[in-house]
Amino acid sequence: MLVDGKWMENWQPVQKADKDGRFVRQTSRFRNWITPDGAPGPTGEGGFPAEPGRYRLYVALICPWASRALIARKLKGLDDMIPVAVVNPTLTDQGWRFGGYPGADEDPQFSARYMHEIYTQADPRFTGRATVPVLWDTKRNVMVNNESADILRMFDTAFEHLMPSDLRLYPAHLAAEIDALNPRLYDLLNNGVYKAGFTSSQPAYEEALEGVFAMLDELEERLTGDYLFGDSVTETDIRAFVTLIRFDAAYHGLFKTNRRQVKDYPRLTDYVTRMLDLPGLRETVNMDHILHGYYSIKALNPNGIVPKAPDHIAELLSL
Ligand SMILES: N[C@@H](CCC(=O)N[C@@H](CS)C(=O)NCC(=O)O)C(=O)O
Repeated sequence: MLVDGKWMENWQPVQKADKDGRFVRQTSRFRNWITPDGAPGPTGEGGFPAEPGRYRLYVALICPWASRALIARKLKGLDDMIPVAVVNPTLTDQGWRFGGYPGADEDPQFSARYMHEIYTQADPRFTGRATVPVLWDTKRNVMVNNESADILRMFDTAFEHLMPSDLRLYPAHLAAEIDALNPRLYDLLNNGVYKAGFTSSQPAYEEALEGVFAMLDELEERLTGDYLFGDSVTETDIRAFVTLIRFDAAYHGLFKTNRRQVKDYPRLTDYVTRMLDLPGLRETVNMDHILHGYYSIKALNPNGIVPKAPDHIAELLSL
């Protein structure tokens, strides 16, 4: 991680934990919003009006949080509005790096080698982890936002006047229900798998495992319609999908969330296929990056052997 703008080595095994050994994810620092006219959003400062090509999205295709943003960009038809730079899926001693792997880009703007250089461009004294996704303003050369929950939401509305879309990922009539489910989904499932995977405490692992499967059971129960809130896809579906698509191939083995697989849940299995069939969504899923990325986490897999995708995932994704 960066401390006062300097990269500290040997960061990989050092995951922040609470006093009972539970994995704690860092909170995001850059919280400005792109808006139609550059007015300030719910947090941060204004000055970031929607403009075609102005903002770049830095992502890792292994990363579920970055994938949320990528999927929203796809479903809202923003490909031509928002260019993307993909980092190498293999975590290095200096965090995410550019290039050097099929499907990984060089940094188009600063020729940076590592993602942490983008953070020190934004703040030469930045302290924290150099996470993805990052939304970068190529005009002012500042970081707009590094929180995927915000990015998902701003992509839903900020570019509407430039690229109209019928899809509402956060419709007003569902806002309260979405806001109620999102934090539980995050805590128990999206981040729950990481809590199971990164803890060094047996009780914390078992607690996380309970949560993961309680939420999978709940989602299975809930999915009587096509999507979590009925017949139209929302941001919560995106949040659920990014974990479900990684579950059987990565989390089940590496993070030891191995009581059941998504394929053991009939409705969740159909739901994942339905999500994959949304226009463009399949293009955001790169199972090679996912497998290489997760299994390159040395603290969890010291020998770096990368498993093959399970047969049902290979079939699902036509690998
Ligand atoms: N709150 C952030 C979390 C992003 C995050 O944790 N990204 C991970 C990859 S999945 C990362 O970049 N980790 C690098 C690190 O921890 O050093 C968001 O949702 O945008």
